[in-house]
Amino acid sequence: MRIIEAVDITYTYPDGTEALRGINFHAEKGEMIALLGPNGAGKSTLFLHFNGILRPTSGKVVVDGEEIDYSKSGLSRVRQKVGIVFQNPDDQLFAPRVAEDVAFGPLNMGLPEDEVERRVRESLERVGMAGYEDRPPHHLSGGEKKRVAIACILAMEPEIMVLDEPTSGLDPRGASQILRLLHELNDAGMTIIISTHDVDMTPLYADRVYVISNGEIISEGTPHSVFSDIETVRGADLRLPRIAHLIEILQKEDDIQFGDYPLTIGEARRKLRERLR
Ligand SMILES: Nc1ncnc2c1ncn2[C@@H]1O[C@H](COP(=O)(O)OP(=O)(O)OP(=O)(O)O)[C@@H](O)[C@H]1O
Repeated sequence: MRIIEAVDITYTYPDGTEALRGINFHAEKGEMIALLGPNGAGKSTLFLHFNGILRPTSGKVVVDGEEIDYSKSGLSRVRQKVGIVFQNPDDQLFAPRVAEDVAFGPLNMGLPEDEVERRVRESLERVGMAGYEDRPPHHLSGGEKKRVAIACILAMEPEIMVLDEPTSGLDPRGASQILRLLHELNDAGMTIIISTHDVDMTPLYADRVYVISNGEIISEGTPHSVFSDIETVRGADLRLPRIAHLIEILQKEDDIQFGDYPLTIGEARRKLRERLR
């Protein structure tokens, strides 16, 4: 079942910039999707359409079978289903204390105080930020702010979580922690959509990948099918995952044949062991 769908959407900013040029995108319930694209491709602009922050110039966005209703109550409904973690946590954190920022969404939903407290506690625990409740968000490091921003959305328990470059600016451990958390949420049934230009990470989590370039979707499919079209990937100013690039060099320059390029260390290990055997 398609839980979210963008149908032929275009978006032109008030200054005339055509940021989206006829995008078709969908996520099935329970999928984990990567939206891969270089800087300025339109990733953030597309995401801002998913919970009605932006309204398409043409086309429509359908969430859970219903076209977004842009009235106040319609937007409040869609925002309970679709939570967006912004690229820059400073756009999301404004309270004097971490706990207040995380409580903001659940309080707005009119939940009782003990339920709000439970959600704040559990969300901060899940992102590894328990103990930071009383800290002012503007004193946190970039990585810590990012985790709190994720906790703010988690606390609303959305069906679909949309994250704009969730691992950028995190150290390797912080990035794997966040990916592990996203896998757990996805295993529990949440639909997850992540924008990124990190091609090395993408095959580690994505069931399906969309490549966006210059406001258009130029490729879509499993990580293997998307990265097998090297020209399209490179044409969008992206590259192959490093491990696939190494295998490409071995195949082309050293004539060692592996078949399909492995995209992760695990896949490369299996292929190399088979060959060495
Ligand atoms: N508020 C705005 N007004 C005018 N143009 C904008 C605005 N925000 C973004 N744009 C333009 O729209 C296009 C798409 O930008 P967007 O931020 O969606 O790209 P992105 O893929 O998220 O990039 P990045 O990876 O750098 O975050 C770019 O050309 C950008 O300059």
